Amino acid sequence: MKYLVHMDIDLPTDMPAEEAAEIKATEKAYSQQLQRAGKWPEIWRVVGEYANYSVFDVDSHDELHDILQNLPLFPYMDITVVPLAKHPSDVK
Ligand SMILES: O=C(O)CC1=CCC(=O)O1
Repeated sequence: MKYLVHMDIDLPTDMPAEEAAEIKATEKAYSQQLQRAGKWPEIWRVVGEYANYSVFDVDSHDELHDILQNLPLFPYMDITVVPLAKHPSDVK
């Protein structure tokens, strides 16, 4: 099951720089582990924003929910999820 996910990140302005750097590094490692496992096949930066569009390929709504809830940046994100179905014109 594929999902298009928009993550909009808003870190508190008073968060110490070291704490922010540590959360971002943990987020990167978590994301790259899921990318290598094939669960997170696409991640794109939104130009000019601290936001991304990602594609997830998971087995269930619950699996996606668990992945998103465990993002280190989850407490600082607004997340929008769009479930994707195969387009009838897709030639693949
Ligand atoms: O910087 C972002 O868009 C947030 C994020 C999600 C996975 C990752 O590595 O960073």
